[in-house]
Order: sequence, then structure tokens, then C-alpha cells
Amino acid sequence: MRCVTDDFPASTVLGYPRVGPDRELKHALEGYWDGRIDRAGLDRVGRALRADTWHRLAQLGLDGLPSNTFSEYDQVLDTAVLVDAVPDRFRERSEPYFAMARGADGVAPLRMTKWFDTNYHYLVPEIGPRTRFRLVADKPLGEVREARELGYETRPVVVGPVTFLRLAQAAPGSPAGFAPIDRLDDLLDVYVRLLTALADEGVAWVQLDEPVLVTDGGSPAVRHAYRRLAGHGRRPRLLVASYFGDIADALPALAVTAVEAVALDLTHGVPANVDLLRGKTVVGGVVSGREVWRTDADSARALLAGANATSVSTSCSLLHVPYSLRGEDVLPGRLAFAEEKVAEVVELARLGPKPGPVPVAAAVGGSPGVHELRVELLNRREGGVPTERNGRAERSPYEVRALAQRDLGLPVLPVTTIGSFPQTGALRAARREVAAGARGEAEYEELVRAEIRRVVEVQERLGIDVLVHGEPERNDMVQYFAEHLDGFAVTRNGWVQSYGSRCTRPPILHGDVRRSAPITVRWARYAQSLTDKPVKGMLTGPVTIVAWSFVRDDLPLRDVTMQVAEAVRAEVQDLEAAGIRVIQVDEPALRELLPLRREEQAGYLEWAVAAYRWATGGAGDATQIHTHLCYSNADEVLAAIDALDADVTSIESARSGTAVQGFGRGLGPGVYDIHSPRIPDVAEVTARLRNALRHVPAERLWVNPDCGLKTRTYEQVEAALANVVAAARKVRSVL
Ligand SMILES: Nc1nc2c(c(=O)[nH]1)N[C@@H](CNc1ccc(C(=O)N[C@@H](CCC(=O)N[C@@H](CCC(=O)N[C@@H](CCC(=O)O)C(=O)O)C(=O)O)C(=O)O)cc1)CN2
Ligand code: MET
Ligand SMILES: [Zn+2]
Repeated sequence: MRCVTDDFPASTVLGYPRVGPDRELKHALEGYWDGRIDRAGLDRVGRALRADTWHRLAQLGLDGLPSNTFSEYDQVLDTAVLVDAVPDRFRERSEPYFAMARGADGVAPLRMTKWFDTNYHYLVPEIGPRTRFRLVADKPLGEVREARELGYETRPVVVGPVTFLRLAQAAPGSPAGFAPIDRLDDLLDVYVRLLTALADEGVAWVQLDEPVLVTDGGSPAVRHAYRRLAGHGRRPRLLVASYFGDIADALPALAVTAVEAVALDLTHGVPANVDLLRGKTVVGGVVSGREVWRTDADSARALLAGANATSVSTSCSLLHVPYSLRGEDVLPGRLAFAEEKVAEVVELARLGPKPGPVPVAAAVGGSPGVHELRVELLNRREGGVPTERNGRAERSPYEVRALAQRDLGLPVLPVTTIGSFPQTGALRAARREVAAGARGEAEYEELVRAEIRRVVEVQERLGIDVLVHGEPERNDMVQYFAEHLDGFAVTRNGWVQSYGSRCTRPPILHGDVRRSAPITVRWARYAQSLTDKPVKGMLTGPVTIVAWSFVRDDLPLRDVTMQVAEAVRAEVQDLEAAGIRVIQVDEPALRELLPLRREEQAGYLEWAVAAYRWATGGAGDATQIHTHLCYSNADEVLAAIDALDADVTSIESARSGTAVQGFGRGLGPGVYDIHSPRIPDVAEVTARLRNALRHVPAERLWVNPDCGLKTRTYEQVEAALANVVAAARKVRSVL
């Protein structure tokens, strides 16, 4: 394939997985944090992973190798360190980097939140009016040199200045009205120095990632930033990478700058105004970095032709898909993971663009409305005969339900947890042995039951009011349901990084979804048999199940989601019939699927809410429905959360105390952050509760951590929950 403007390589990828094909980085990090391996050991693992990646990409025939795509925790955190935006509270720590990521005694970590509309989480930089930016370029320069020693010239990848600031939050104590983007010019000084340093190092191309371009309103800052950066004399050539959608109206902003190359996510189609990029290299992202379906070569070549692309790439980093299909036997012939996608990129570069019809996304047109879908689902159930139980999509109004739920006999400020208790190594090992045929099913089940007994006993001893069974039978809150529903396939080793050392194996939703038998009922029933306190049944909601799976692309997402909702609805009704009085249906991904463009948001929220209400609407008034959300910048979807109409909503809430005032039903703003090993003390929790009481009346306030406890140890959980119960009692006593 010919390069018109310059020497940008014909094939590349915007980024690559880094946790290791066998999660080597995960194991090394956790070993390091536990003191089982030393710094040198951790460094060795990182170095080997980087080398393996470059070797593999080169071996697959890729021309343009990226560097600085490795991270020990998160690329946004790396960027904060690159510009020395390290808040003072971390500076005197022995390891500021991991303290920012995970907290340290007495020091809260940076907040963590969703990376655009993915299940990857980044750490939110804190930028104030006085943050002093300074270039600390060791990491990108180090990776360039490391690759060079292995014989590879690479293109360092760095989060761009506009995206960095737009994703940051105002540092605590910043004056009202201050926004991190106000510091753009100061930050650009550092990026100019970075470009100089890379030029001095002999780097030919640098990639600055600006996914913020596909959201509303980034364009003026982008225009300003890249005029300045591209106008700077001594620098490598610049590739600005937009991804996660259509750049549309932000494209002219880049077009007027002197950047040499622009990467476009073409999986959403070719921007109408792409001709404005004439004279620049267009890097065509035609191989999806988000999906796992094989790329159709004809469509991809047509997209390349339509966009005048002279280089082929992935639509975004491959961070969001597993390493490879080796060792998997799922859906033969239909899938491509990272390695197979690299091979696709290489092959498409060889074939080159070819004009042809450009495919239209499946998500639009031709599908029934939400109402018709409900009717159709209703008709499909029980031969279309509406019964007392399934004929009703809506429950009575909240006030009526609240009365019907009084006999649950809960105290004011009831204490509960979000569902999971620590996942022990013994359980995980046992699951692996069952999968390998080395352990019997019955023996495993007894292990799970023993764990449920332990979890119930711990909660009774601590004085929790609404108990959970602890989810010990689940490998993951989505994968577990996928394994028990028709229409899903799961992988053996298809790990994808979620945050830091934590990974998931997203299931693959490839066919019509159906529940052929109850999934959770026996575990909930067993837990309830052990206690007089109510046990909360625990389900994952339909939006979250599809959000955290790879999903078929031949049906609109909302139709797929309604199918899942139907399966969850059946499970809710079976739990109720088994005597479970409180049922939580989690929707932590509700916010995640929110379209990045405002104009598409209302349509999404309508069907997302409809799916949730379909899933829960079959419960009687006396059954208390809970929901749980986390990492939500809840403010943006507050009306939708309200519309879910759950009796109780628990929510991550470092700061959402004020956001949720006026919320008309039960509310549990998380009283401590479970993502950090830190144990909250009684005073801290008490203060949180008192603060919450300024916004939520006591009779509707619930007390809970801000997410599930599976990533913690029993020791941490018991200590933390004891303090939570003590704080609740203290606050109750003076109400
Ligand atoms: N899908 C999903 N997305 C989510 C969340 C979530 O819970 N699930 N939570 C939020 C935050 N993200 C998270 C993602 C993952 C984990 C997490 O704890 N993941 C575990 C893996 C969970 C899992 O699938 N476990 C399996 C497999 C465990 C495993 O590693 N087994 C070993 C053997 C272990 C041993 O011998 O001890 C092996 O197979 O080699 C199981 O329990 O069965 C991890 O990385 O450690 C936590 C939060 C948002 N997104
Ligand atoms: N019920 C789930 C748990 O407690 C909810 C987690 S939300 C990411 O783990
Ligand atoms: Zn959660």
C-alpha cells in the first residue's frame, strides 16, 4: 500500500493488551503488593511482557509498532506522572505511583472511573489552579530505548493533553468555577518539552490519543492544542488518534492544524467531511478494537477507500479484547482476538482500499419499539396467556409498596452489603479443578455451601440487618449468568483488563438468550434457611450483562437486552416464589452504555430503563427490589436511576451525597470505598452518614459499602463492617 503524505507505516495498532497472555502482570503485581516478590522481580515481568509484545507484533508482519502502551496500572495515571501532576498527599510516600492507584494508610487513592463507554477503569487525575506541571519523561523514553535495544523503532503513545484534562477532576479545595481544562496552556508547555525530548531521542512519530474528540464539545480546545503542538519546531511527526466513535464535527478542528496524521474509528462509518483531511495521512481504524467478530474484508476495504486512508489500523487500542484465540474452541471461524486482529490489519494493508458499498450499522432501523417488544415477550411467555404474575409489567406506586414491605421489620438506617464477600483462593482453585475434571461437582457444591454458612455467620455476628449469601458460587457477576443462559459462549483464557490487576473474561453473546432453568434460587434459599433475618437475592441486570459481554451485531442492542431482561425477570419471580423477600438487581453499567453524544442519550436511556423495569416488574409489592450502581457519574443519569423505580438504590458516592437529594425512594450512598485495602474508622463513617442525612430523610437512608467485597480479604471486611455497624448504631441512637 502506498503512503501519500509521508512515511507513516502502512499497518499499525493503536495499542495492545498488557496484562500478559496468562495474566503475568496481574500475578506479579499482586505478588509485589503482598511482599512475595521484589521490585526487580516486578520489573523483570514488565520488561518481558513488553519484549514479547513487540516480537509478536513484528512477527505478525505489523509495520508500525507502538510503545508506551504498557502500564503497571493505568495509562492515565502514567500520564499524570509524566507531567508530574502528583497531589501532595502522595509525594512523601515510598511509592507515589501505587499510592495514587490504591491508597496507603491514611491516604485515599485517586478516584477511579470508567474509560469512556468501556469496562476499563482509569484513575482520575486531580488538577488544581496551582498544580505544577513538569516533564518526567522516563517512561516513554525508556520504552523507546528498550525497544531499540531489541531492534525495533517504535511510535510512543501518550494520552493527549485535551483528553487528559477533560478526564481530570478539580483538585479538592479548588475555587468554584475552576476546571482542569483552564490549565491547558500550562500543560501544553510540558507536552512541547516532551515532543522535544522525543525528537532528541530520534523518534519519528508520536501518537497522542484524543478519544475526547468523539464526545461533545472538545473541538475548540483540540484546535488550540494542536495548532500549538504542531507549530512547534523540533518535534516528531504527530498522529492524533480519535476513537470510540465518529469524530464528525470535531474533524474540522484537527483539519486546520499541521498535525501530519489522524486516526479515525471507521467502524461507525466514514465521516461525511473526511475530505477536509486532505494532505494528511488518514489512519483507517477498520478492525474493531472493541468487538471480537472477524472483520469483513470487503467492507473494511470500502471504508478505507471512502476515507482516503493510506494506513490500516484498529479502531482503538486492543486493550479491550483478549490476547489470542489459541487454546480456545469457541465459535470456530467467527472470532478474532488481539493477535488475530493484528493479522487482519496486516492483510488489509496488503490488499489495500477498494471502493464499494459501505456497510450500515445494525443498531438503527427496522426494530420494534420498546412497547411492541414487551408485548411480544409477554406473548411468547406461557403461550401468550397473561397471568396474575406475568401479565403486569409495572408494580404499584412506591408508597403502596413501602407499606407492603413494612413487615420485613427493618430498623431505621438498615445496614446491608452489596452482595459479594471475599472470593477465597480455595474456591477459585476448586472451580478450576472442576473445570479440569479433577474435582467432583458435588464436592464443589458443598464448598460453596460452607462458604455461605461462613458469610451468614459473619453477618449475624456483626449485626448486619439485610444479609447476603456472598456470591461464592460466581466467578464473576456477568460470566456466571452467561454460563447459565442459552445464547452465550465463554472462553477459557480470554482475559481483559478491567483495572489495575483485575481482569474479566467477557462472555460472548452470539445467539438468542434464554433461561432454561433457575440459576441462583437454590443458593439464596439455602442462605435464607440459615437465618431469620432477610437474605437479599442477588442478580445482575440486563443492561450490565450485555455491557460486559461481547454482543452479536446482527440485532439492535436493545432487542438483545430485552431478551436478557426476560431471563432475569423469570429469575426474579422464581426467587420470590422461593420466599426471598428482598431482591437486588445490579446495574453498575447503566451509565457505561450511555452514548457519548448527547443527542443519542435519551433514546438509550428509554430502552435501558424499560429493560430494567421489565426484569423487575414481575415482583409483587411486598418484595423489596434493590438496585446497585457504581463508578457512575450518577448526576448524568439520575433521572434514569429514578425511573428504574427500585425500592432501594445503593450507589458509589464519594461525592454523591448532594447529587441524590430529591430522590424519592430508599437510598444507600456508599459509606466507604471498597476498592482500596484501607479500613474506614467509625468517625469517618459516622461523618458520612450525618452528611447523607442532610439530604436524605432517615426513614429512607440505607447504610452500605459502595460496592461488593469480593476483592477484599475477610480480615479487612470484618474490620470495616464492624465499624460501619458501630457508626450506624451511633447515628441511630441520636435520631
Ligand atoms: N465483568 C465485570 N466487570 C466489572 C466488575 C465485575 O465484577 N465484573 N466490577 C467492576 C470493577 N471491575 C472488576 C473486574 C474484575 C474483578 C475481579 O476481581 N476479577 C478477578 C477474576 C474474577 C474471575 O473470573 N475469577 C474466576 C477465575 C479465577 C482465577 O484466576 N483462577 C485461577 C486459579 C486461582 C487459584 O488457583 O487460586 C486460574 O484459573 O488460573 C473464578 O473465581 O473462578 C481477578 O482479576 O482476579 C473485580 C472488579 C466493573 N466491571
Ligand atoms: N453484587 C455485586 C457485588 O457485590 C455488585 C458489584 S458491582 C460492580 O460484587
Ligand atoms: Zn458495584
